[in-house]
Amino acid sequence: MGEERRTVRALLQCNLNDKMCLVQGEEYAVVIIPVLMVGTFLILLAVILWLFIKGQRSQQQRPGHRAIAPVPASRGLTWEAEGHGGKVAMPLTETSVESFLRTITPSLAKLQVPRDQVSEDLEQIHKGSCGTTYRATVISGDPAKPKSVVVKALKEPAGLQEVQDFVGRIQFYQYLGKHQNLVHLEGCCTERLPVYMLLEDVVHGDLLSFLWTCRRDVMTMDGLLYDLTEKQVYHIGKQVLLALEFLQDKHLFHGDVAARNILIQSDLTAKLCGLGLAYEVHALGAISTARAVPLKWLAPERLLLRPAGIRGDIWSFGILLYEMVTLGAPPYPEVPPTSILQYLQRGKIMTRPSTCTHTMYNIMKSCWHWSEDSRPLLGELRSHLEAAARTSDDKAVLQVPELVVPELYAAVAGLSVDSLSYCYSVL
Ligand SMILES: Nc1ncnc2c1ncn2[C@@H]1O[C@H](COP(=O)(O)OP(=O)(O)OP(=O)(O)O)[C@@H](O)[C@H]1O
Repeated sequence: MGEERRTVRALLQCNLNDKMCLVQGEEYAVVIIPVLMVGTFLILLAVILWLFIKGQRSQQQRPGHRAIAPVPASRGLTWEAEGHGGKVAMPLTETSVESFLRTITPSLAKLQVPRDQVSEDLEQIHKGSCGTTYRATVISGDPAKPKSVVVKALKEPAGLQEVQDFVGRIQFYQYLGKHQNLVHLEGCCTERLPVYMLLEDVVHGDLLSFLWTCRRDVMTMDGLLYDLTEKQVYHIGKQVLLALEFLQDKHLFHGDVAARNILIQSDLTAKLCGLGLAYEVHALGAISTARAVPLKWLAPERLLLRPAGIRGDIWSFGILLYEMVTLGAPPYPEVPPTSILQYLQRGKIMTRPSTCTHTMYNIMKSCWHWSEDSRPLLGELRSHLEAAARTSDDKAVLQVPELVVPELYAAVAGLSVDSLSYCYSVL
């Protein structure tokens, strides 16, 4: 206090004998010092606020070139996404499942399929992270022409958050719209529990099962020829790249590109499925830690828990080519799944399989550059595939004599045997 008085006296240039001046100085001290303190506090507060807002903004803008879907800016009362059918809104303030479904169902009116049109005869084809997948028929209009669909049913009992998440997945399909190489949404039943998502039925199932069946003496089944040539590997690969380009145009990535997540039709049209991870990135801005993706398909940046993007899909695409050309062998057969990061850190990649041409192996290797920026862009990769397809063999059928034992495959590949959809009866 003595120091402050001296400062005020000096400011007012008081003579030590001038009592009036000294009293006036003390009055100044009482006013000036708190004002100075409040002023300093306000300036500090403004600086802290500015730094906080700047940090928030840069977090929302990061990191465009990695194709990470931005976190939706508005996370208040509604979650909005520009869909093909306009905006869809997810009320987040509902407190019960029933009232949430009552509020959300009108916005999905165009997609609603009356529950009584879905047959009760459900054939289970997969048990996934959020529910079970069945094959069923929908009878609408002409009863003589029932339509086969795949029904994903949310597992029960389901809490509000699980229901919101499941409906979010339906809205995500709606937002994506149609693409010939992406499995598409046929409809939904959301007016009450259990909630259903209806997808187009790609009857021949997943590519991994197809590849395993190609190892056997099966010629054709339901119009699908169980033979694969090098040219067809490029044909399937190109379609997967088209689906990934479609996702990339929407600032998304797939995150789990693998033969088990590709569905195949009798004319070898390939459709990417397993969009759960793409949905999470879209809705949450990140991949949830609860989701386990088999390590052997992941790019190094994913194994190191760094931000993921479309270049990670390109790495996995290289593994997919390996899967196709080996007719569904597990990647890195000699490496335990948990040692894959150390293996890659030593600069190692998979060697050329005996059934793989040098041209195809060079394409695989281009996908397996440690540095993301050294991997080709989707469009470049597609051009490489198209060029390779022009001179590829379309006569010699790929052959691998050993049959697959699913339990062994699951252990070597590092995934649970329950996650495989292979129908054991055809083994
Ligand atoms: N539309 C479909 N037509 C035919 N089979 C399908 C279809 N959708 C899924 N399947 C089968 O179910 C399996 C699992 O599908 P999918 O990966 O979509 O389910 P999921 O595990 O619930 O995935 P996610 O949680 O990532 O959405 C596929 O490998 C395939 O065998």
